[in-house]
Order: sequence, then C-alpha cells, then structure tokens
Amino acid sequence: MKTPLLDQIDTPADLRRFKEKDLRQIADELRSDLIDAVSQTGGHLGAGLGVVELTVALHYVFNTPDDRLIWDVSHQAYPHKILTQRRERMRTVRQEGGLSGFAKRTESEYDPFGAGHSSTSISAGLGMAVARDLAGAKNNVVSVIGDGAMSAGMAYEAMNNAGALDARLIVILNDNDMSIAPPTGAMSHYLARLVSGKTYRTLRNRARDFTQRLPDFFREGARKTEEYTRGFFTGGTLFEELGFYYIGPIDGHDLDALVPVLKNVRDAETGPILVHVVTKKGKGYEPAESSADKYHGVSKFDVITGAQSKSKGNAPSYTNVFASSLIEEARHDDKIVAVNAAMPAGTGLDKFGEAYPTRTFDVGIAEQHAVTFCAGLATEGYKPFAAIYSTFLQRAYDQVVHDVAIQHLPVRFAIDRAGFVGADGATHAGSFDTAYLCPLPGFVVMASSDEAELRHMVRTAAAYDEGPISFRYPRGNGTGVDMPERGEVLEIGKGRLIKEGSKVAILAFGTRLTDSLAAAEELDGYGLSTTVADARFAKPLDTDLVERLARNHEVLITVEEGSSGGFAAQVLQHLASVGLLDMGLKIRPIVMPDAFVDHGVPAKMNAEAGLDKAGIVSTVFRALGREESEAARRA
Ligand SMILES: Cc1ncc(C[n+]2csc(CCOP(=O)(O)OP(=O)(O)O)c2C)c(N)n1
Ligand SMILES: CC(=O)[C@@H](O)[C@H](O)COP(=O)(O)O
Ligand SMILES: [Mg+2]
Repeated sequence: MKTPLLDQIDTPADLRRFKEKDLRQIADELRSDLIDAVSQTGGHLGAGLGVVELTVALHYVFNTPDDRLIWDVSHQAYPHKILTQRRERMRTVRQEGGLSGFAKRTESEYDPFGAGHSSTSISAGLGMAVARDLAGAKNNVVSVIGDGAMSAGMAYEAMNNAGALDARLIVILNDNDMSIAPPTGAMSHYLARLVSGKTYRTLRNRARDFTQRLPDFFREGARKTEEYTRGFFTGGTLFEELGFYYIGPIDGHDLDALVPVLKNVRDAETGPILVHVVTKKGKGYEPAESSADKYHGVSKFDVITGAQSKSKGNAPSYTNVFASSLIEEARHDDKIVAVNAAMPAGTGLDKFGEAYPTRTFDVGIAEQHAVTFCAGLATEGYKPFAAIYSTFLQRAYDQVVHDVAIQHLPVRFAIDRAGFVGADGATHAGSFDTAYLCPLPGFVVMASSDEAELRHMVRTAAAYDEGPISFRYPRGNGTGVDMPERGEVLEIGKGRLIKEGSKVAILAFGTRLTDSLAAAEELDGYGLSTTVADARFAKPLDTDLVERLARNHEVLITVEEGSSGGFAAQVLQHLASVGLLDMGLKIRPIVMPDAFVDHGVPAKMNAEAGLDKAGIVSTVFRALGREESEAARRA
C-alpha cells in the first residue's frame, strides 16, 4: 500500500501545505491506511470511513489545534488521529498501553474534549466558544455530531442555549442515515426529508457554483446568508428556529464542495452555524458500505474478503442468554415489553424484536427518555424491561430516581456490560451501577454469577411487581453451565451457599464467583478451609447469610466487578450496624480500583484489580498476616 502524500503528513500543518487539488489523493491514502490499521486491531471502522473527506477538509481549513475540533462520541476520530501525530501508533489502538479508540485529552493537544458517550459535543463546544469570547480570543470551535447522536436531548439543550447566546460556534451534522443500527425516530425522518428533497440532488450538480458564490453572501452579513440558505435549500427550519444558520445538505465526500463551504463558514462573522453534511457510513470499503451495522465496530478482519475473525466461545454470550430468556418470559406474559436506546444488537433486543415486533421499542440515543418511557408503561400495568448498558444508564440516573424509584414503579433494568468491557476503556466500563442503585429505597439489585443465574433473574424480574428491580451481567460469554429451558423465580433477598468451609469465607456478587471458587480450591490446598457464597442480591441483602459468614469465619472477603460503594458497602454497613465488625472479623472488600482504567483486556484488568483467583488468594493471605508465605508461594 503506497501512501506517498500521507507519508509527508505528521501534523495538520503539514496537510495545510498541500494544494487543494492534492486533497483527493490524501483522502484516498488516508482511507486505505485506516482500513489497514483497523483490520489489524479491530475497532470502530464504518463511522471513520464515512468522515475521511470531512476530516481532511476540516484540518485543511481550520487551524487545529488552536481551532477546537470536537468529535461527538469520537468513535469516528480514527482518521483524525492519523492526521494528528498518531499515525505511527494506530496499530496499537484499543490495545493495552496503546491509543484509545476515542478522543482523549491526555492523548493529544488535537483532542480538546474526550468522549465515548454521545451527544456531548455541542455543549462542550459552546462552553469553549463562550470561554473564547470571554477571553477575547478569536479561534474557531467546531463540533462534529452524527445523525444518531442528534437524537439525544443534550444536543437540543445545547442548541437551545447556543441560539440564545448567539455564540460563534460551528456544528457539523454528519448525516449518514445510520446510528449503530438504522436510526429511529421523527428527527431521523426529518433529516431524511431534507436530504431526499430535489434540492439536494440539484445542489450536488451545482456545488462548485454554490461555493464560488458563498463568500459574498457571508460578507454581506447575516441577512443575506439566511436568504441564501433559505433560497437555495428547502428545510433546515428546525435548526433556524433554534437560532442557527443552516447550510446544506452538502455531499460530505465531495472535497470540492466541502473545502470552500468550510472556508466560508470559518470566515463568517455570525452566530451559531449548522452545516448539514451527508455521508455514507463505511464509505470506500464495500463490505462496510453494504453492511454498515456489522462494520460499525469490528474485530480484526481480512481486508480482501472483509471476513471478521470472530472467536467462537464455548458458551453463549450473556447478551444472548438475556434475549432468549426474555423471549421465553414474553411468551408466558403478554404484558412484557422491551426498550433499548439505540442498541438493539448490543442488548440482544434485535432478537426480541424479531419475536415480538410490536412489544419492542428502540427509542434512539435517549437513555433518559427510555427510563421515563418505561416508567409510563409501568403505570399502565405493562412490564417494561429497560435493556441499557451500565455505562449509558448513568445518563438516566435522575429518571431512575425520580420517575421510577420514588414512584415505586416496577421497571425492570437489564444492565448489560457490567464490569470491565476491555477495548472501549474507561468511558464504557460498567463500574458504578451497583453503587448508584443500592442507595435507592425499595430497589432490588441483583447480579448474575453465570448464565443460568441470568435466566433465573430474568424470570424473577418478570415475576416481581412490587417496584424497580435490576440485574447486571457482563460483556462476553458465560461459563458454559447447563441452563434450564426457563429460569426459576428466586426468593428476593436470598443468596446461595455454594461450598462450605470453616476459616475463610468468600462472598461473591456477580461473575467473579468463578474466580472465587477457584481461589477457594487453592486456599483449601493450603489448609485454609474456605466457604464460597453467591450473594445474588446486593439489595435487599441476605443478612442471615452475611451474618452467618461473619460469625463463623476468621476472614470474610467480598468480591465484585464494580466500584467502591457497591455490594461491599452494603455488607460492611450491615455488619457495622449489627456490631459484627467489633468482634475481630478480618473483612476485606475487593472492588474495582479507584481509578478510570484505560482500555485493555478484561481478564488482565480484573487481575490488576485483584479480582481474579490470585488476587483473592493474596488478599486472604494478607488478611491472615501471611504475606511472606504468599511471596514464597508465588516464587
Ligand atoms: C449515551 C450513549 N448511548 C449509546 C451509545 C452507543 N453508541 C455509540 S455510537 C452510536 C451511534 C451513533 O450514531 P451517529 O451519531 O449517527 O454516528 P455514526 O456512527 O453514524 O457516525 C451509539 C448508539 C453511546 N456512545 N452513548
Ligand atoms: C462507540 C460506542 O459506544 C459503541 O459502539 C460501543 O463501542 C459498543 O460496545 P459493544 O461492542 O460492547 O457493544
Ligand atoms: Mg450516523
């Protein structure tokens, strides 16, 4: 693969030394370099391919990093990384110690704002624009946001504020008519109408003519600009009503159109501007173009065939077990409905949707709405399952508290991606759900230790009508245990004893149970007779079980793949309240570290957190004051 022009670019300043006529070739080279890099690492591909020309044009026209360029979600920022001094390290992306898969402030001065969650770019950009104005500076601020990300309320909150402030902020709406899955919602239909109109087709033919004329209009001021944009294009009125100058739709792969338009936008002395750019997700790589959802995020793949190297586990994924269990429950109960926020495949609800299309709702990237929508459904006697990743549910915390918990509504929360997620790193880690749900009065909080337990918990949640209930499960495959056709209804607030010993007790919450059992076996081998229990519930806590473990053992270890303040905090609070911490019990909570852990491999992340077999054994040895024997054992 020859990339003679790209080879001369280390920074955007190098790019800006080229003639405009070279940009096409640079974009082509950038695209092949991107495909080659991601084929070796895996990662987000389709979105980056779609913004290759836009990335080149933006860095060519704007004076980054002084001009601030903010990528929404930032999964599409790989071409930006290649042009901003990170090309050499692209083949380390999402690997331990390598580049992040997202924009990250600590990684580069060209990343003025980090992301991973969607729809933050306009708010952040507006903050930067206002800060610039307060400081009397003159740089530009550009936020690039996708059509999927445009479905979230935050984007409108920001535009509402930007319009009122009349701040000089440039928003590029990158409309590829795709979220991860095909987009849903009225806004998506509205954008489609703007794009499919006759105006867009004629504009493509007149792009050069248009861009030659644009500077005059901007120089003549805002009134003329508005006249121009309204005169040449239909639509855009929603953005105009919010106080933005709307420009577009523009073919985002046509550099001859993009560059002059962006130059004019850069030089315009106006308030907020929205440039509506139309692109194709996966552009320039046939497998990604024809299957944009499957190439949104990829594992390593063969560039020629496009075949992704999916490692087949021996056990089903937790996501699939959740989906099949819910499908089974829905067969028995027609009040069960399922809601996801733009993650149908990620949550397994695509399968539920095939079985029950009218009982499945993809609300777009709108977790807050998803939760309150479920609350509404619950008030009418439906049994909503909100299937949301742990990390994305954070965004809907007030809705969980105010709309669900306070009203004691039986919304079922299926919390996927709980624990370390690996390659997506800190922005996507499912660390905090247990800690943020346990303090809520009346909430039932469960964690499945394996896929059979997950099946039981889906059934339990379906049967539980008293109030809100949640169950968490991790990314990836189960343990391979036998699963019943249908789960059992678990007794609320009761854990299970798995193995009985006498000196050490390990109380696991969630899938760390497997390592707890392995640790127990090793400890037994050292003459430390070890009990293992699966807590199942962090709330209500099985206080009988916890007290028994505390009274009958010298050491009690709690283990969970979650942050501090979660399950361990519940156990400690209970034991402290009943005086069982006054008796010399050696209790040691093992939780995720108090740090935002970068991308890597989940097994290693757990090992570093002391959440694996070796970590549990070491913790027991340390609790018993046997560090030296432990060191010798390890040697
Ligand atoms: C708050 C939040 N919810 C869900 C996601 C998962 N997610 C990542 S990218 C994406 C689709 C974004 O679509 P769009 O903004 O159109 O970008 P595209 O991939 O099409 O370029 C989704 C749903 C997220 N990152 N953040
Ligand atoms: C960028 C983003 O938020 C999603 O694409 C996310 O990376 C998906 O994660 P999973 O692969 O765990 O579904
Ligand atoms: Mg999109």
